[in-house]
Amino acid sequence: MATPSTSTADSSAPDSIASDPDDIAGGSHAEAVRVHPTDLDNRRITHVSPLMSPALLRDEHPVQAPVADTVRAGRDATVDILSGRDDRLLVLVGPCSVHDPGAALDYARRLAAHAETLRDDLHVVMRVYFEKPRTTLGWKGLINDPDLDGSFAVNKGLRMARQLLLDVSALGLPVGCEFLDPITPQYISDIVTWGSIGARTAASQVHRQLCSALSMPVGIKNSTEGDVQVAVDATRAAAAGHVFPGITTDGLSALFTTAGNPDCHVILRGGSSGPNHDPDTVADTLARLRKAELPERVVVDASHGNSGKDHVRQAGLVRELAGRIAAGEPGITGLMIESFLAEGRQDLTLGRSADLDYGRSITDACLDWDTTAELLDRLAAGVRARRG
Ligand SMILES: O=C[C@H](O)[C@H](O)COP(=O)(O)O
Ligand SMILES: C=C(OP(=O)(O)O)C(=O)O
Repeated sequence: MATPSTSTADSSAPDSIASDPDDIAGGSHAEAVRVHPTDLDNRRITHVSPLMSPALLRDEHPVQAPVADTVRAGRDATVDILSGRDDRLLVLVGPCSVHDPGAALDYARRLAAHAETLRDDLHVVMRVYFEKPRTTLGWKGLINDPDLDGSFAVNKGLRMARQLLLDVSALGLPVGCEFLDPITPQYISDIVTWGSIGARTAASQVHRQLCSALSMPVGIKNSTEGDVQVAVDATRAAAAGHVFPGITTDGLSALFTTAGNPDCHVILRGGSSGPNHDPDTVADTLARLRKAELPERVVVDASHGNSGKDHVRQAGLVRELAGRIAAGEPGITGLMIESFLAEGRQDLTLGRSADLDYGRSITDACLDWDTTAELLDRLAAGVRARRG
């Protein structure tokens, strides 16, 4: 006879029965133990396919010394700017999304050369965004669908993403990525100098925990409605340590205990309530940060809700901010600009990527290269004037 379970749980539950070998061998519950109902889960999963492990991808695409130097120096400079030890301006600039790695690398070469000429005044980090959070539906980025045709070749997308991060960093140009999927960072985060949490995930505990583990500074956006407090709260949560489940680089589930990330900061991106780049909102955000006992610093996003996704307005805003920086407005440590080779945007028809214009965004509208170079010059002049 089986010894009665000391558990307070229902003794007819399968796991309390399975803990007694006698019961399993000959007891009346033996049939219940062998039951593996197939109709209770996976009911809406239509296909499961293999995903390579992060360790395999890292082994295939290793970080060489010059890339490691770029990442280390890029992170250190970003932290120094955020803390005020470095008086340059952090500039996060590049395409809204990468859909053509060749065009992204072409852009990166121009940006790397121009950034080098402005290095005394600007710390330029290229936006190399592979994961797009959609308001409803749409192409979700190069990792999810690298062939732009709905074939979702994710292993290929991960390879292309990691290779591009290596190629851009090898130019001496540090890269910034948005982290959307909580598993993806294990595949690429060692090459990322600056990370972002987007407006649609700033309130997510999963993403705040993720930030607490990440090795680089992370900018966290206000919500799409324009709520800044959610980004302040996220910055505070990410600065603390957490314990949460994740996957190791070998692809195994594990519990992670984190130390917290002191280098997170708020990004003002505007929202459905209107833009929020004005001096009053910047000052109000600094006051919220002070109240939360967080460093008083913000990055202003010139695109998204601050420009109504209009690249022409984005250029006007960058010019205005260059003037405000020159005048010594406190707290603005960085700027985000969406920019690509060609201006504006174009619609993608899945499976028709051959029809796309070269170097033009397929997500949000971007400034073209020439305008970008002119705006970077203006920002550098603003920083010099602020020093003077
Ligand atoms: O930055 C990119 C987009 O603003 C974001 O991914 C949302 O895009 P959507 O509203 O077109 O889906
Ligand atoms: C998706 C982005 O921004 P947001 O989260 O502000 O919409 C982005 O910067 O690409």
